[in-house]
Amino acid sequence: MAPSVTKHYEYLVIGGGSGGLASARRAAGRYGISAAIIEGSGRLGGTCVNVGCVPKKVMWSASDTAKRVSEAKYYGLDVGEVPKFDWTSFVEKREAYIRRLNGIYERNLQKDKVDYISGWARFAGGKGQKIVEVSLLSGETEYYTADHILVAVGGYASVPDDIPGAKYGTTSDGFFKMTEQPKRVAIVGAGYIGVELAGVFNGLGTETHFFIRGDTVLRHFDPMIQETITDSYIKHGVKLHKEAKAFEKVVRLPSGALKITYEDIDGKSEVEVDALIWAIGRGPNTAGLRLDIPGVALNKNEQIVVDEYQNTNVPGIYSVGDDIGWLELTPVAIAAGRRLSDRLFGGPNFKDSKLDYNNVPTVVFSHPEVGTVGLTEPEARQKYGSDNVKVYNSKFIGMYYSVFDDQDKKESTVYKLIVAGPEEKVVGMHIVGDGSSEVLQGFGVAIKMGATKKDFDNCVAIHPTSAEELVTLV
Ligand SMILES: Cc1cc2nc3c(=O)[nH]c(=O)nc-3n(C[C@H](O)[C@H](O)[C@H](O)COP(=O)(O)OP(=O)(O)OC[C@H]3O[C@@H](n4cnc5c(N)ncnc54)[C@H](O)[C@@H]3O)c2cc1C
Ligand SMILES: NC(=O)C1=CN([C@@H]2O[C@H](COP(=O)(O)OP(=O)(O)OC[C@H]3O[C@@H](n4cnc5c(N)ncnc54)[C@H](OP(=O)(O)O)[C@@H]3O)[C@@H](O)[C@H]2O)C=CC1
Ligand SMILES: N[C@@H](CCC(=O)N[C@@H](CSSC[C@H](NC(=O)CC[C@H](N)C(=O)O)C(=O)NCC(=O)O)C(=O)NCC(=O)O)C(=O)O
Repeated sequence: MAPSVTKHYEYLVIGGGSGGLASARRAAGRYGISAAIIEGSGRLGGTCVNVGCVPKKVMWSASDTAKRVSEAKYYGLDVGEVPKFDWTSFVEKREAYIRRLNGIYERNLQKDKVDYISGWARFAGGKGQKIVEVSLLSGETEYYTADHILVAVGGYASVPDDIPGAKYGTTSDGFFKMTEQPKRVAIVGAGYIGVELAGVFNGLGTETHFFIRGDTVLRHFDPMIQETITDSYIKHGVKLHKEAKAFEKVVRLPSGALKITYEDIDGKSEVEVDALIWAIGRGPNTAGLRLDIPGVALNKNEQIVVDEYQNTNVPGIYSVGDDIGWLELTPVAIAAGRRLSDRLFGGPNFKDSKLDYNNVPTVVFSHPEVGTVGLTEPEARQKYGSDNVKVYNSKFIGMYYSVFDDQDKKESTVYKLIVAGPEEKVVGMHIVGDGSSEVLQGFGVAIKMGATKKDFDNCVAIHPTSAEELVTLV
Protein backbone atom coordinates (compact mmCIF):
# COMPACT_ATOMS: atom_id res chain seq x y z
CA MET A 1 0.00 0.00 0.00
CA ALA A 2 1.33 3.44 -0.92
CA PRO A 3 2.16 5.55 2.16
CA SER A 4 -0.13 8.50 2.81
CA VAL A 5 1.68 11.69 1.91
CA THR A 6 1.79 14.41 4.58
CA LYS A 7 2.46 17.26 2.16
CA HIS A 8 3.51 18.00 -1.39
CA TYR A 9 6.06 20.78 -2.02
CA GLU A 10 7.39 22.41 -5.14
CA TYR A 11 10.91 22.00 -3.73
CA LEU A 12 12.09 19.52 -1.11
CA VAL A 13 15.68 19.65 0.11
CA ILE A 14 17.33 16.78 1.97
CA GLY A 15 20.17 18.13 4.14
CA GLY A 16 20.27 21.40 6.10
CA GLY A 17 23.92 22.21 5.44
CA SER A 18 25.61 24.84 3.28
CA GLY A 19 24.26 23.70 -0.10
CA GLY A 20 20.76 22.75 1.04
CA LEU A 21 20.12 25.87 3.11
CA ALA A 22 21.36 28.21 0.41
CA SER A 23 19.29 26.52 -2.29
CA ALA A 24 16.05 26.27 -0.27
CA ARG A 25 16.27 29.89 0.89
CA ARG A 26 16.90 31.12 -2.65
CA ALA A 27 13.91 29.13 -3.95
CA ALA A 28 11.43 30.23 -1.28
CA GLY A 29 12.85 33.62 -0.29
CA ARG A 30 13.47 35.01 -3.77
CA TYR A 31 11.02 33.10 -5.95
CA GLY A 32 8.16 32.33 -3.53
CA ILE A 33 8.37 28.59 -4.14
CA SER A 34 6.81 26.28 -1.52
CA ALA A 35 9.89 24.62 -0.05
CA ALA A 36 10.95 22.47 2.88
CA ILE A 37 14.30 21.36 4.21
CA ILE A 38 14.81 18.04 6.00
CA GLU A 39 17.71 17.88 8.48
CA GLY A 40 18.44 14.82 10.57
CA SER A 41 21.04 15.98 13.08
CA GLY A 42 18.74 18.25 15.05
CA ARG A 43 20.78 21.34 14.24
CA LEU A 44 20.99 23.40 11.10
CA GLY A 45 24.16 24.53 9.36
CA GLY A 46 25.71 21.21 8.37
CA THR A 47 29.38 20.38 8.52
CA CYS A 48 30.63 23.91 7.96
CA VAL A 49 28.81 25.54 10.83
CA ASN A 50 28.87 22.68 13.35
CA VAL A 51 32.04 20.65 12.78
CA GLY A 52 33.91 22.35 9.96
CA CYS A 53 34.88 25.79 8.70
CA VAL A 54 33.40 27.83 11.53
CA PRO A 55 34.70 26.09 14.70
CA LYS A 56 37.93 25.34 12.81
CA LYS A 57 38.48 29.02 11.98
CA VAL A 58 37.80 29.91 15.62
CA MET A 59 40.49 27.43 16.72
CA TRP A 60 42.85 28.70 14.01
CA SER A 61 42.33 32.23 15.29
CA ALA A 62 43.15 31.08 18.83
CA SER A 63 46.35 29.48 17.61
CA ASP A 64 47.24 32.51 15.46
CA THR A 65 46.66 34.79 18.45
CA ALA A 66 48.98 32.62 20.56
CA LYS A 67 51.65 33.12 17.91
CA ARG A 68 51.15 36.91 17.89
CA VAL A 69 51.30 37.06 21.69
CA SER A 70 54.59 35.12 21.64
CA GLU A 71 55.89 37.69 19.13
CA ALA A 72 54.74 40.77 21.09
CA LYS A 73 58.18 41.15 22.72
CA TYR A 74 59.73 41.98 19.35
CA TYR A 75 57.46 45.03 19.28
CA GLY A 76 58.52 46.23 22.70
CA LEU A 77 55.43 44.85 24.40
CA ASP A 78 56.17 43.20 27.71
CA VAL A 79 53.38 40.64 28.05
CA GLY A 80 55.24 38.77 30.79
CA GLU A 81 55.09 35.05 30.66
CA VAL A 82 53.10 33.82 27.67
CA PRO A 83 49.65 33.01 29.10
CA LYS A 84 48.42 29.41 29.15
CA PHE A 85 45.61 28.53 26.77
CA ASP A 86 42.41 27.52 28.59
CA TRP A 87 41.12 24.96 26.09
CA THR A 88 38.10 23.89 28.16
CA SER A 89 36.51 27.29 28.64
CA PHE A 90 37.40 28.40 25.13
CA VAL A 91 35.66 25.35 23.65
CA GLU A 92 32.54 26.19 25.68
CA LYS A 93 32.63 29.72 24.26
CA ARG A 94 33.09 28.40 20.72
CA GLU A 95 30.18 26.00 21.06
CA ALA A 96 27.94 28.75 22.47
CA TYR A 97 28.68 30.74 19.30
CA ILE A 98 27.79 27.72 17.15
CA ARG A 99 24.49 27.31 19.03
CA ARG A 100 23.72 30.97 18.34
CA LEU A 101 24.35 30.31 14.65
CA ASN A 102 22.04 27.26 14.72
CA GLY A 103 19.31 29.57 16.01
CA ILE A 104 20.06 32.24 13.40
CA TYR A 105 19.77 29.63 10.65
CA GLU A 106 16.43 28.44 11.99
CA ARG A 107 15.12 32.00 12.02
CA ASN A 108 16.49 32.57 8.51
CA LEU A 109 14.36 29.66 7.30
CA GLN A 110 11.28 31.11 8.98
CA LYS A 111 11.97 34.53 7.40
CA ASP A 112 12.20 32.98 3.95
CA LYS A 113 9.17 30.73 4.60
CA VAL A 114 11.02 27.45 4.23
CA ASP A 115 9.45 24.65 6.32
CA TYR A 116 11.98 22.91 8.57
CA ILE A 117 11.39 19.18 8.99
CA SER A 118 13.57 17.77 11.74
CA GLY A 119 14.32 14.12 10.96
CA TRP A 120 16.29 11.67 8.84
CA ALA A 121 15.17 11.26 5.24
CA ARG A 122 15.33 8.39 2.80
CA PHE A 123 13.47 7.42 -0.33
CA ALA A 124 10.49 5.07 0.03
CA GLY A 125 7.80 3.38 -2.03
CA GLY A 126 8.18 1.18 -5.05
CA LYS A 127 10.91 1.30 -7.69
CA GLY A 128 10.85 4.51 -9.67
CA GLN A 129 8.82 6.44 -7.09
CA LYS A 130 9.94 9.79 -5.68
CA ILE A 131 8.53 9.62 -2.16
CA VAL A 132 10.65 10.83 0.74
CA GLU A 133 10.15 9.14 4.11
CA VAL A 134 11.22 11.11 7.17
CA SER A 135 11.86 9.52 10.57
CA LEU A 136 11.13 12.58 12.65
CA LEU A 137 13.32 13.17 15.68
CA SER A 138 10.04 13.32 17.61
CA GLY A 139 9.47 9.64 16.78
CA GLU A 140 6.79 9.62 14.06
CA THR A 141 7.27 8.86 10.39
CA GLU A 142 6.03 11.17 7.63
CA TYR A 143 6.07 11.03 3.84
CA TYR A 144 6.61 13.89 1.44
CA THR A 145 6.56 14.38 -2.31
CA ALA A 146 7.80 17.27 -4.42
CA ASP A 147 8.11 18.47 -7.99
CA HIS A 148 11.84 18.91 -7.44
CA ILE A 149 14.06 17.19 -4.87
CA LEU A 150 17.58 18.32 -3.96
CA VAL A 151 19.88 15.84 -2.23
CA ALA A 152 22.56 17.77 -0.30
CA VAL A 153 23.50 15.34 2.45
CA GLY A 154 27.23 16.12 2.69
CA GLY A 155 29.81 13.61 3.85
CA TYR A 156 31.55 11.84 6.71
CA ALA A 157 35.21 11.51 7.71
CA SER A 158 36.87 8.25 6.64
CA VAL A 159 38.65 5.93 9.07
CA PRO A 160 40.92 3.11 7.84
CA ASP A 161 39.40 -0.36 8.13
CA ASP A 162 42.64 -2.32 7.82
CA ILE A 163 44.63 -1.13 10.86
CA PRO A 164 44.17 -3.00 14.16
CA GLY A 165 43.08 -0.49 16.79
CA ALA A 166 42.17 2.25 14.26
CA LYS A 167 38.89 2.63 16.16
CA TYR A 168 40.75 4.16 19.10
CA GLY A 169 41.37 7.17 16.91
CA THR A 170 38.84 9.86 16.13
CA THR A 171 38.24 12.29 13.26
CA SER A 172 37.74 16.03 12.90
CA ASP A 173 34.28 15.46 14.45
CA GLY A 174 36.00 14.11 17.58
CA PHE A 175 38.44 17.03 17.55
CA PHE A 176 35.52 19.40 18.01
CA LYS A 177 34.26 17.32 20.94
CA MET A 178 37.57 17.53 22.85
CA THR A 179 36.86 19.39 26.06
CA GLU A 180 40.45 19.10 27.26
CA GLN A 181 43.65 19.86 25.39
CA PRO A 182 45.63 16.68 24.70
CA LYS A 183 49.28 16.95 25.68
CA ARG A 184 50.33 14.75 22.76
CA VAL A 185 48.43 14.12 19.56
CA ALA A 186 48.95 12.11 16.36
CA ILE A 187 47.32 13.26 13.12
CA VAL A 188 47.24 11.13 9.99
CA GLY A 189 46.60 12.56 6.50
CA ALA A 190 48.40 15.25 4.52
CA GLY A 191 45.37 17.14 3.18
CA TYR A 192 43.49 20.25 4.30
CA ILE A 193 42.25 18.88 7.63
CA GLY A 194 45.51 17.20 8.67
CA VAL A 195 47.49 20.35 7.94
CA GLU A 196 45.00 22.67 9.62
CA LEU A 197 44.59 20.61 12.80
CA ALA A 198 48.33 19.95 13.10
CA GLY A 199 48.89 23.71 12.87
CA VAL A 200 46.27 24.45 15.55
CA PHE A 201 47.58 21.86 18.00
CA ASN A 202 51.21 22.82 17.50
CA GLY A 203 50.42 26.51 17.82
CA LEU A 204 48.59 25.91 21.10
CA GLY A 205 51.40 23.86 22.61
CA THR A 206 50.34 20.23 22.10
CA GLU A 207 53.17 17.85 21.11
CA THR A 208 52.07 17.15 17.53
CA HIS A 209 53.03 14.02 15.60
CA PHE A 210 51.97 14.40 11.98
CA PHE A 211 52.00 11.24 9.85
CA ILE A 212 52.04 11.66 6.06
CA ARG A 213 52.35 8.97 3.38
CA GLY A 214 54.61 11.01 1.11
CA ASP A 215 57.47 13.44 1.64
CA THR A 216 55.37 16.58 1.60
CA VAL A 217 51.97 17.75 2.82
CA LEU A 218 49.23 19.04 0.49
CA ARG A 219 50.38 16.88 -2.41
CA HIS A 220 47.57 18.09 -4.70
CA PHE A 221 48.80 21.66 -4.39
CA ASP A 222 51.59 23.42 -6.30
CA PRO A 223 55.06 22.05 -5.41
CA MET A 224 56.04 25.45 -3.98
CA ILE A 225 53.18 25.21 -1.46
CA GLN A 226 54.00 21.59 -0.59
CA GLU A 227 57.64 22.40 0.12
CA THR A 228 57.05 25.70 1.91
CA ILE A 229 54.44 24.35 4.32
CA THR A 230 56.29 21.09 4.94
CA ASP A 231 59.50 22.97 5.83
CA SER A 232 57.62 25.55 7.86
CA TYR A 233 55.84 22.91 9.97
CA ILE A 234 59.13 21.17 10.73
CA LYS A 235 60.71 24.53 11.62
CA HIS A 236 57.82 25.31 13.97
CA GLY A 237 58.28 22.05 15.86
CA VAL A 238 55.70 19.71 14.34
CA LYS A 239 57.09 16.17 14.53
CA LEU A 240 56.59 15.24 10.91
CA HIS A 241 56.74 11.53 10.09
CA LYS A 242 57.35 11.28 6.36
CA GLU A 243 56.67 8.20 4.26
CA ALA A 244 54.50 6.74 7.01
CA LYS A 245 52.69 4.26 4.80
CA ALA A 246 50.44 2.56 7.33
CA PHE A 247 50.38 1.94 11.06
CA GLU A 248 51.04 -1.62 12.17
CA LYS A 249 48.67 -1.23 15.12
CA VAL A 250 47.17 1.14 17.67
CA VAL A 251 46.84 -0.10 21.25
CA ARG A 252 45.01 1.55 24.17
CA LEU A 253 47.19 1.49 27.30
CA PRO A 254 45.77 1.19 30.85
CA SER A 255 46.60 4.90 31.34
CA GLY A 256 44.17 5.70 28.52
CA ALA A 257 46.99 6.80 26.22
CA LEU A 258 47.37 5.29 22.76
CA LYS A 259 50.52 3.49 21.64
CA ILE A 260 51.04 3.62 17.88
CA THR A 261 53.44 1.23 16.18
CA TYR A 262 54.49 2.67 12.85
CA GLU A 263 57.14 2.67 10.18
CA ASP A 264 58.26 5.90 8.56
CA ILE A 265 61.24 7.20 6.61
CA ASP A 266 63.44 6.64 9.69
CA GLY A 267 62.34 3.01 10.20
CA LYS A 268 60.08 1.19 12.63
CA SER A 269 59.15 2.86 15.91
CA GLU A 270 56.47 3.54 18.52
CA VAL A 271 54.95 6.66 19.95
CA GLU A 272 52.52 7.29 22.82
CA VAL A 273 49.87 9.95 22.39
CA ASP A 274 46.68 11.08 24.15
CA ALA A 275 44.65 11.34 20.96
CA LEU A 276 44.84 10.11 17.39
CA ILE A 277 42.99 11.90 14.59
CA TRP A 278 42.33 10.41 11.17
CA ALA A 279 42.24 13.09 8.44
CA ILE A 280 42.44 10.89 5.36
CA GLY A 281 39.55 12.23 3.30
CA ARG A 282 35.77 12.11 3.34
CA GLY A 283 33.05 9.95 1.80
CA PRO A 284 29.44 10.87 0.86
CA ASN A 285 26.43 10.36 3.17
CA THR A 286 24.52 8.38 0.55
CA ALA A 287 24.45 4.92 2.18
CA GLY A 288 21.09 5.06 3.99
CA LEU A 289 19.20 7.15 1.45
CA ARG A 290 17.87 4.27 -0.68
CA LEU A 291 18.67 6.21 -3.83
CA ASP A 292 18.15 2.96 -5.70
CA ILE A 293 14.37 3.42 -5.28
CA PRO A 294 14.11 6.46 -7.58
CA GLY A 295 17.12 5.00 -9.44
CA VAL A 296 19.71 7.75 -8.85
CA ALA A 297 23.12 6.66 -10.17
CA LEU A 298 26.18 6.65 -7.90
CA ASN A 299 29.84 6.38 -8.91
CA LYS A 300 32.32 3.83 -7.50
CA ASN A 301 32.91 6.07 -4.47
CA GLU A 302 29.14 6.12 -3.73
CA GLN A 303 29.01 9.80 -4.73
CA ILE A 304 25.96 11.05 -6.62
CA VAL A 305 26.57 11.42 -10.35
CA VAL A 306 25.41 14.79 -11.69
CA ASP A 307 25.90 16.80 -14.85
CA GLU A 308 27.16 20.38 -14.96
CA TYR A 309 23.63 21.62 -14.10
CA GLN A 310 23.52 19.44 -10.94
CA ASN A 311 20.94 17.11 -12.55
CA THR A 312 21.12 13.46 -11.54
CA ASN A 313 20.07 10.83 -14.08
CA VAL A 314 16.52 10.96 -12.61
CA PRO A 315 14.46 13.94 -13.82
CA GLY A 316 13.46 16.16 -10.90
CA ILE A 317 16.26 14.97 -8.56
CA TYR A 318 19.40 17.08 -8.18
CA SER A 319 22.48 17.14 -5.98
CA VAL A 320 25.06 19.72 -4.85
CA GLY A 321 27.89 19.84 -2.34
CA ASP A 322 30.12 17.24 -0.75
CA ASP A 323 27.96 14.25 -1.73
CA ILE A 324 28.94 14.72 -5.40
CA GLY A 325 32.62 14.97 -4.43
CA TRP A 326 33.62 17.65 -6.95
CA LEU A 327 35.04 20.47 -4.82
CA GLU A 328 34.28 19.94 -1.14
CA LEU A 329 34.06 23.59 -0.12
CA THR A 330 31.24 25.52 1.51
CA PRO A 331 31.11 28.42 -0.97
CA VAL A 332 30.99 25.87 -3.80
CA ALA A 333 27.99 24.09 -2.24
CA ILE A 334 26.28 27.45 -1.61
CA ALA A 335 26.93 28.78 -5.11
CA ALA A 336 25.83 25.54 -6.80
CA GLY A 337 22.69 25.41 -4.64
CA ARG A 338 21.71 29.01 -5.38
CA ARG A 339 22.35 28.68 -9.11
CA LEU A 340 20.28 25.52 -9.21
CA SER A 341 17.32 27.34 -7.64
CA ASP A 342 17.82 30.24 -10.05
CA ARG A 343 17.68 27.81 -12.96
CA LEU A 344 14.67 25.86 -11.70
CA PHE A 345 12.56 28.74 -10.42
CA GLY A 346 14.05 32.01 -11.69
CA GLY A 347 12.37 32.16 -15.09
CA PRO A 348 13.87 32.55 -18.56
CA ASN A 349 16.72 34.88 -17.51
CA PHE A 350 18.24 32.07 -15.44
CA LYS A 351 17.39 29.05 -17.58
CA ASP A 352 21.10 28.27 -18.14
CA SER A 353 22.28 29.15 -14.65
CA LYS A 354 25.02 26.85 -13.36
CA LEU A 355 28.23 27.02 -11.38
CA ASP A 356 31.53 27.20 -13.24
CA TYR A 357 33.82 24.94 -11.20
CA ASN A 358 36.99 26.34 -12.84
CA ASN A 359 39.32 28.78 -11.09
CA VAL A 360 37.72 28.38 -7.67
CA PRO A 361 40.02 30.04 -5.13
CA THR A 362 40.68 28.05 -1.97
CA VAL A 363 42.82 28.48 1.12
CA VAL A 364 44.30 26.29 3.81
CA PHE A 365 44.30 27.76 7.30
CA SER A 366 47.79 26.58 8.07
CA HIS A 367 50.50 28.57 9.82
CA PRO A 368 51.33 30.46 7.63
CA GLU A 369 48.22 30.47 5.46
CA VAL A 370 48.06 29.04 1.95
CA GLY A 371 46.05 30.41 -0.97
CA THR A 372 45.68 28.89 -4.38
CA VAL A 373 43.65 29.45 -7.53
CA GLY A 374 43.96 27.89 -10.98
CA LEU A 375 46.55 25.45 -12.24
CA THR A 376 49.63 24.19 -10.45
CA GLU A 377 52.89 24.52 -12.35
CA PRO A 378 52.93 20.83 -13.44
CA GLU A 379 49.28 21.12 -14.57
CA ALA A 380 50.00 24.31 -16.52
CA ARG A 381 53.04 22.77 -18.24
CA GLN A 382 51.00 19.72 -19.17
CA LYS A 383 48.08 21.76 -20.47
CA TYR A 384 49.93 24.48 -22.40
CA GLY A 385 53.35 22.88 -23.05
CA SER A 386 56.44 24.01 -21.14
CA ASP A 387 57.52 26.48 -23.86
CA ASN A 388 54.25 28.38 -23.43
CA VAL A 389 54.42 28.69 -19.67
CA LYS A 390 56.30 31.27 -17.64
CA VAL A 391 56.59 31.37 -13.87
CA TYR A 392 57.13 34.47 -11.75
CA ASN A 393 58.32 33.98 -8.17
CA SER A 394 58.85 36.16 -5.15
CA LYS A 395 60.20 35.09 -1.77
CA PHE A 396 60.72 37.67 0.95
CA ILE A 397 60.59 38.30 4.69
CA GLY A 398 57.45 40.31 5.35
CA MET A 399 57.95 43.71 6.98
CA TYR A 400 56.17 42.53 10.15
CA TYR A 401 59.21 40.32 10.84
CA SER A 402 61.82 43.02 10.14
CA VAL A 403 62.17 43.98 13.81
CA PHE A 404 62.42 40.42 15.16
CA ASP A 405 65.71 39.85 17.00
CA ASP A 406 65.60 36.07 16.52
CA GLN A 407 66.42 35.27 12.91
CA ASP A 408 64.78 31.85 13.11
CA LYS A 409 61.43 33.35 14.14
CA LYS A 410 61.17 35.29 10.89
CA GLU A 411 58.72 33.80 8.41
CA SER A 412 59.14 33.79 4.64
CA THR A 413 56.32 34.81 2.37
CA VAL A 414 56.37 32.98 -0.97
CA TYR A 415 54.35 33.98 -4.04
CA LYS A 416 54.14 32.32 -7.43
CA LEU A 417 52.33 33.40 -10.57
CA ILE A 418 51.97 31.06 -13.53
CA VAL A 419 51.20 32.60 -16.92
CA ALA A 420 50.55 31.03 -20.32
CA GLY A 421 50.79 32.07 -23.95
CA PRO A 422 52.19 35.22 -25.56
CA GLU A 423 49.57 37.37 -23.82
CA GLU A 424 50.76 35.96 -20.46
CA LYS A 425 47.33 35.07 -19.19
CA VAL A 426 47.44 34.24 -15.48
CA VAL A 427 46.47 30.57 -15.17
CA GLY A 428 47.62 29.89 -11.62
CA MET A 429 48.43 31.82 -8.47
CA HIS A 430 49.87 30.21 -5.35
CA ILE A 431 50.68 32.12 -2.20
CA VAL A 432 51.99 31.28 1.25
CA GLY A 433 52.30 33.82 4.03
CA ASP A 434 50.44 35.81 6.65
CA GLY A 435 47.13 37.13 5.40
CA SER A 436 47.07 34.90 2.30
CA SER A 437 43.47 33.86 2.94
CA GLU A 438 42.38 37.50 2.71
CA VAL A 439 44.76 38.43 -0.12
CA LEU A 440 43.47 35.70 -2.43
CA GLN A 441 39.81 36.68 -2.83
CA GLY A 442 40.38 39.83 -4.91
CA PHE A 443 42.99 38.20 -7.09
CA GLY A 444 40.48 35.38 -7.59
CA VAL A 445 38.13 37.92 -9.21
CA ALA A 446 40.86 39.14 -11.56
CA ILE A 447 41.89 35.64 -12.59
CA LYS A 448 38.27 34.61 -13.14
CA MET A 449 37.95 37.62 -15.46
CA GLY A 450 40.93 36.36 -17.49
CA ALA A 451 43.58 38.81 -16.23
CA THR A 452 47.02 38.85 -17.83
CA LYS A 453 50.34 39.59 -16.18
CA LYS A 454 50.11 43.06 -17.77
CA ASP A 455 46.76 43.65 -16.04
CA PHE A 456 48.39 42.73 -12.73
CA ASP A 457 51.27 45.15 -13.46
CA ASN A 458 48.83 47.91 -14.43
CA CYS A 459 47.36 47.87 -10.95
CA VAL A 460 49.36 50.26 -8.77
CA ALA A 461 50.82 48.63 -5.67
CA ILE A 462 49.54 49.26 -2.15
CA HIS A 463 52.54 49.99 0.03
CA PRO A 464 53.76 48.58 2.34
CA THR A 465 51.91 45.29 2.06
CA SER A 466 52.88 41.75 1.18
CA ALA A 467 50.25 41.65 -1.56
CA GLU A 468 51.93 44.47 -3.48
CA GLU A 469 54.60 41.95 -4.52
CA LEU A 470 51.98 40.28 -6.70
CA VAL A 471 51.61 43.36 -8.93
CA THR A 472 55.33 44.09 -9.16
CA LEU A 473 56.70 40.67 -10.13
CA VAL A 474 59.60 40.57 -12.61
C1 LIG B 1 37.05 20.02 9.67
C2 LIG B 1 36.52 20.66 8.41
C3 LIG B 1 36.89 21.95 8.11
C4 LIG B 1 36.41 22.55 6.96
N1 LIG B 1 36.82 23.83 6.67
C5 LIG B 1 36.37 24.42 5.54
C6 LIG B 1 36.76 25.76 5.24
O1 LIG B 1 37.51 26.40 6.00
N2 LIG B 1 36.28 26.33 4.12
C7 LIG B 1 35.45 25.65 3.26
O2 LIG B 1 35.05 26.22 2.24
N3 LIG B 1 35.06 24.38 3.52
C8 LIG B 1 35.50 23.76 4.64
N4 LIG B 1 35.10 22.47 4.92
C9 LIG B 1 34.20 21.79 3.96
C10 LIG B 1 32.74 22.23 4.16
O3 LIG B 1 32.36 22.06 5.50
C11 LIG B 1 31.84 21.39 3.25
O4 LIG B 1 32.32 21.47 1.92
C12 LIG B 1 30.40 21.88 3.28
O5 LIG B 1 29.86 21.84 4.57
C13 LIG B 1 29.54 21.01 2.34
O6 LIG B 1 28.20 21.42 2.38
P1 LIG B 1 27.04 20.38 2.03
O7 LIG B 1 25.78 21.17 2.01
O8 LIG B 1 27.41 19.62 0.84
O9 LIG B 1 27.04 19.35 3.23
P2 LIG B 1 26.93 19.55 4.78
O10 LIG B 1 27.26 20.93 5.20
O11 LIG B 1 27.70 18.45 5.39
O12 LIG B 1 25.37 19.35 5.09
C14 LIG B 1 24.73 18.13 4.91
C15 LIG B 1 23.63 18.02 5.94
O13 LIG B 1 22.78 16.91 5.58
C16 LIG B 1 22.37 16.26 6.76
N5 LIG B 1 21.97 14.91 6.40
C17 LIG B 1 22.74 13.88 5.96
N6 LIG B 1 22.00 12.81 5.65
C18 LIG B 1 20.72 13.16 5.89
C19 LIG B 1 19.49 12.47 5.78
N7 LIG B 1 19.44 11.23 5.34
N8 LIG B 1 18.37 13.11 6.15
C20 LIG B 1 18.40 14.39 6.62
N9 LIG B 1 19.54 15.09 6.75
C21 LIG B 1 20.68 14.49 6.38
C22 LIG B 1 23.60 16.31 7.65
O14 LIG B 1 23.25 16.13 9.01
C23 LIG B 1 24.12 17.72 7.34
O15 LIG B 1 23.60 18.67 8.24
C24 LIG B 1 35.54 21.85 6.08
C25 LIG B 1 35.14 20.54 6.40
C26 LIG B 1 35.63 19.96 7.55
C27 LIG B 1 35.20 18.55 7.89
N1 LIG C 1 40.28 25.33 4.31
C1 LIG C 1 39.35 24.62 3.67
O1 LIG C 1 38.73 25.10 2.74
C2 LIG C 1 39.08 23.23 4.09
C3 LIG C 1 38.42 22.39 3.24
N2 LIG C 1 38.17 21.10 3.59
C4 LIG C 1 37.51 20.23 2.60
O2 LIG C 1 37.26 18.95 3.17
C5 LIG C 1 37.87 17.93 2.37
C6 LIG C 1 38.28 16.77 3.22
O3 LIG C 1 39.46 17.08 3.96
P1 LIG C 1 40.58 16.00 4.25
O4 LIG C 1 40.01 14.90 5.04
O5 LIG C 1 41.79 16.71 4.73
O6 LIG C 1 40.82 15.38 2.82
P2 LIG C 1 41.87 15.69 1.68
O7 LIG C 1 41.38 15.00 0.50
O8 LIG C 1 42.16 17.14 1.57
O9 LIG C 1 43.21 15.02 2.21
C7 LIG C 1 43.26 13.72 2.68
C8 LIG C 1 44.68 13.25 2.49
O10 LIG C 1 44.90 12.09 3.27
C9 LIG C 1 45.88 11.30 2.66
N3 LIG C 1 45.41 9.92 2.74
C10 LIG C 1 44.39 9.33 2.08
N4 LIG C 1 44.23 8.07 2.45
C11 LIG C 1 45.18 7.82 3.39
C12 LIG C 1 45.52 6.71 4.17
N5 LIG C 1 44.86 5.57 4.05
N6 LIG C 1 46.55 6.82 5.04
C13 LIG C 1 47.21 7.99 5.18
N7 LIG C 1 46.92 9.09 4.46
C14 LIG C 1 45.92 9.00 3.59
C15 LIG C 1 46.06 11.80 1.23
O11 LIG C 1 47.29 12.49 1.12
P3 LIG C 1 48.57 11.84 0.40
O12 LIG C 1 48.07 11.27 -0.90
O13 LIG C 1 49.53 12.94 0.28
O14 LIG C 1 48.99 10.80 1.34
C16 LIG C 1 44.97 12.84 1.07
O15 LIG C 1 45.39 13.94 0.29
C17 LIG C 1 39.03 18.64 1.69
O16 LIG C 1 39.40 18.01 0.49
C18 LIG C 1 38.47 20.01 1.43
O17 LIG C 1 37.76 20.03 0.22
C19 LIG C 1 38.54 20.60 4.80
C20 LIG C 1 39.18 21.39 5.69
C21 LIG C 1 39.51 22.78 5.40
N1 LIG D 1 33.13 36.47 5.83
C1 LIG D 1 32.68 36.73 7.15
C2 LIG D 1 31.46 35.87 7.14
C3 LIG D 1 30.77 35.71 8.38
C4 LIG D 1 29.65 34.72 8.16
O1 LIG D 1 29.35 34.29 7.07
N2 LIG D 1 29.08 34.35 9.24
C5 LIG D 1 28.05 33.35 9.21
C6 LIG D 1 28.60 32.28 10.11
S1 LIG D 1 28.08 30.80 9.62
S2 LIG D 1 29.15 30.36 7.99
C7 LIG D 1 28.07 29.21 7.21
C8 LIG D 1 28.00 29.39 5.73
N3 LIG D 1 27.84 30.77 5.46
C9 LIG D 1 28.67 31.35 4.62
O2 LIG D 1 29.58 30.76 4.04
C10 LIG D 1 28.44 32.82 4.38
C11 LIG D 1 27.87 32.95 3.04
C12 LIG D 1 27.92 34.32 2.47
N4 LIG D 1 27.64 35.34 3.43
C13 LIG D 1 26.90 34.24 1.37
O3 LIG D 1 25.77 34.63 1.61
O4 LIG D 1 27.26 33.73 0.31
C14 LIG D 1 26.85 28.57 5.20
O5 LIG D 1 26.90 27.36 5.23
N5 LIG D 1 25.79 29.23 4.71
C15 LIG D 1 24.63 28.61 4.14
C16 LIG D 1 23.55 29.67 3.99
O6 LIG D 1 23.65 30.68 4.67
O7 LIG D 1 22.61 29.47 3.18
C17 LIG D 1 26.78 33.91 9.79
O8 LIG D 1 26.82 34.58 10.78
N6 LIG D 1 25.68 33.64 9.17
C18 LIG D 1 24.41 34.09 9.67
C19 LIG D 1 23.47 34.39 8.57
O9 LIG D 1 23.74 34.02 7.43
O10 LIG D 1 22.44 35.05 8.86
C20 LIG D 1 33.74 36.31 8.15
O11 LIG D 1 34.51 35.38 7.87
O12 LIG D 1 33.85 36.95 9.17
